[in-house]
Amino acid sequence: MSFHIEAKVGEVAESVLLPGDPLRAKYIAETFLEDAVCYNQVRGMLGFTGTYKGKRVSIQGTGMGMPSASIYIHELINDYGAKHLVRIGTCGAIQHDVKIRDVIVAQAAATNSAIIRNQFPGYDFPQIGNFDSIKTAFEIGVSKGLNLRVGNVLSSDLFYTDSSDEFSKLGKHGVLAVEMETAALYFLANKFGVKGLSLLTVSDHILTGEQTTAQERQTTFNDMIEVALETVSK
Ligand SMILES: O=P(O)(O)O[C@H]1O[C@H](CO)[C@@H](O)[C@H]1O
Ligand SMILES: O=c1cc[nH]c(=O)[nH]1
Repeated sequence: MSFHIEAKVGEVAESVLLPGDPLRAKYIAETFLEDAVCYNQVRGMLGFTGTYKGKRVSIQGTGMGMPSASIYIHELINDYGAKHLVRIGTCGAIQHDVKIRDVIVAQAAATNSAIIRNQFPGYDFPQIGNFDSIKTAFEIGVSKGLNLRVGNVLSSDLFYTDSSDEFSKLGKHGVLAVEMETAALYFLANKFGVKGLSLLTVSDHILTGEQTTAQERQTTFNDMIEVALETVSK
């Protein structure tokens, strides 16, 4: 076991999907995996391993924000041998042509977090996803007829800000949406030489205030989840 995950070595698959919400991990395990077994309940941050179309896959909740996600990602890679980590999250759109329910393939992530900046003072260090995973996910999404967007996202330390101006300014510079974990995933995946990919469903629009209903979110999440499962199965 590691500090925050009680699984024995070998109980976590090399391919791990990473929702922020541990109950989304449970939903995915129950809905999409065969023979799913829960390997972690520490802090309620549920983790499951099962099979998808014969491929062994784990689903691990990460919590919200980069400090929490970094703990799980670090332990999955270094204590359990994870090799392909795919975030499946929600995000808020910051461009008018990015629509509610769109699925975003995060090519890269900007961040206002100090966790990366503190390690490379004086450098602007882009956090990028694994090209093979991005390409595979994109091709799978297109074959399913999804409205996929590929581009830069912002991983923010804050969900609530005094003004959405700082986010909308980033939108004018090509950033598609805001979420809270992708930069940490890409930083750690590149640091430890494993594959990192982040797929995000647009759950709300920061410029218009539009939001999805719970039912709509469920359906669109399923599209994103299937793209993630099929990407790690290739
Ligand atoms: O839906 P998840 O994966 O949790 O992702 C987004 O939702 C949370 C905020 O509501 C943050 O974790 C953000 O990144
Ligand atoms: O971090 C997030 C996630 C979803 N929607 C947002 O506006 N922000």
